[in-house]
Order: sequence, then structure tokens, then C-alpha cells
Amino acid sequence: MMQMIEKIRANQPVVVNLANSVTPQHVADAVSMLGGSPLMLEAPQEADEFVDIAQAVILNIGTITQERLALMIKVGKRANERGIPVILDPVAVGMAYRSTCLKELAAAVHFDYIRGNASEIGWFADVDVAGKGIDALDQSLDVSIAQKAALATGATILQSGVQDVISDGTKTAVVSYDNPLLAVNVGAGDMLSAVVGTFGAIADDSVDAAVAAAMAFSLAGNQAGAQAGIDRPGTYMAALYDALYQLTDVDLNAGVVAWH
Ligand SMILES: Nc1ncnc2c1ncn2[C@@H]1O[C@H](COP(=O)(O)OP(=O)(O)OP(=O)(O)O)[C@@H](O)[C@H]1O
Ligand SMILES: Cc1ncsc1CCO
Ligand SMILES: [Mg+2]
Repeated sequence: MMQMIEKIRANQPVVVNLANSVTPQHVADAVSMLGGSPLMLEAPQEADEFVDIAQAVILNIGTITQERLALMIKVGKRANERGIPVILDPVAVGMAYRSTCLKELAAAVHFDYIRGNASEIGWFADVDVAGKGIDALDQSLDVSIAQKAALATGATILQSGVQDVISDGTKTAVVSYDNPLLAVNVGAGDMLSAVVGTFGAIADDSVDAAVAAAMAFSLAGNQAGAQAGIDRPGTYMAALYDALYQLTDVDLNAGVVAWH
């Protein structure tokens, strides 16, 4: 079986994050705990230099502005040219201004992966899934949304929720471990998107990478739940970092993936 975590820890891939302004520390730590090397970017003057040493870039539209959009286009184009994976986190894309921004971004940049909740992934599939701001309100399992989104965008989709759905439009998998405290902690989704980038940086196959990312985060989420209990979301977050740091390929390869 694949030794992806070992490969991450041996290579320490540089994962460049255009994070939102709410959760950059969570995102940087998630990459670091797994064994990657996070790098945050603000100045357009540094964009080319950063992308040229990166193995993956994450574009998170959570607190997008006109300046941020321009930076995302610059970084995304350079990453496409270099052939390194671009991961999009389409935070609350159903809202008007950011949907306009995303259309402009998508016209300039190819996304290799899109990681979002069901409501956000529904936007790409032209399927209405209830949501409010950063949250999805519908947690029923429908793998066809991720499949449609993958076919519409050419990206590998990771739709997170009670169950995580991974699809490139042809191959589709479901990972069903999770802990409700992940949904309470703001930024768990942003962390997961950065985890996709960390696996994508070292993987040969995008579906394998997205499945591994979902599995790694879910298993760490479960382990953190066992450690912290059900009513300590703050303690849970610290335990989640510990669990990501302690996770091994043996754990990862023992996880159950349902292929559809
Ligand atoms: N109700 C739930 N029960 C268990 N796990 C969940 C639940 N909702 C989400 N998760 C898990 O939480 C993590 C974050 O996914 P979520 O779908 O909440 O992303 P998000 O909405 O983008 O979050 P955020 O905006 O806070 O970053 C994923 O690992 C997901 O599987
Ligand atoms: C709360 C919040 N608002 C915009 S981005 C963000 C973090 C979750 O993605
Ligand atoms: Mg989110």
C-alpha cells in the first residue's frame, strides 16, 4: 500500500497558502503537523518566487478582496504553468460578490482540486444544497453532486461533511469517519483543504491524494474525539493537532474507503 505520510515527512513539501484572514494559523499548523512546510503569501512581489519553490498552492476565498483575487490569479497561473497542484477552497461561494470573483479566477486558473462543504460543491454542480454563510445545512449523502462538480470543473472534488465524498467524475469514494466537534471548530474545512494540498504535493494520483487527505483528517478527528470527549471543543482542537502529528501510514491504510 502507499506510504504517503512517510513521503510527506521525508520530502517536507512547501505548501503555499493564500489563506483567509480568519484561520491562517490553523491552516499552517495542519500542514506542519502532517510534516509539510507551510508558507503564507501576502505580497504580490513574492508570488513568483514562492510558487517556484512550492509543491502545491491553496487558494482560499474566505475573505476575498479585489487585491486578493489579483494575487490568486497570479499565483494560480504560475502554479498551472509549473504543473503543481492548485487547491481551491470556495468558502461561501453562493454569496454574490465572491461568486463573481470566483468566475474570474476560474477563467484564468485551472483547479486540480476543489474542497468544500455540500452547499459550496453544489454551486459548481448547479445543484441547490441549503447553506448559510460558511456552513452547509444539508448533511444527506448524495454522491452525484461531487461527480457533477468534477465533470463541470475538471477538478478532483472533496466534498466534506458527516460523510466525505471524493470524485473525479469517474472514480467516486466515500469516507465516513468524523466527529461533530470538527463542525463546531471554525476553520476545520480550511485545514482540510490545506491537508489536500499536502497530500497532493507528493501524490501521483489526485483521487488517491484526496481520499488520503479525507481519511487522515477524519482519523485524526476521531482520535481527537477519543482524547477530548464530547463537550470540549477547545481541548479537541489541541488534540486534533496532536493526532495529525502522530498519524502513521499504518493508521491511514487501515481506514475504510467505500467506492461507489
Ligand atoms: N456534522 C458533522 N459531523 C461530523 N463531522 C463533520 C460534520 N460536518 C463537517 N464535518 C467534518 O468537519 C471537517 C470540516 O468540514 P466542513 O464541511 O465543516 O467544512 P467547512 O464548512 O468548509 O468548514 P469551515 O468553514 O469551518 O472551515 C471535515 O473533516 C468534515 O468531514
Ligand atoms: C468565519 C469565516 N468567515 C469567512 S472565512 C471564515 C473561516 C471559515 O472558513
Ligand atoms: Mg469552509
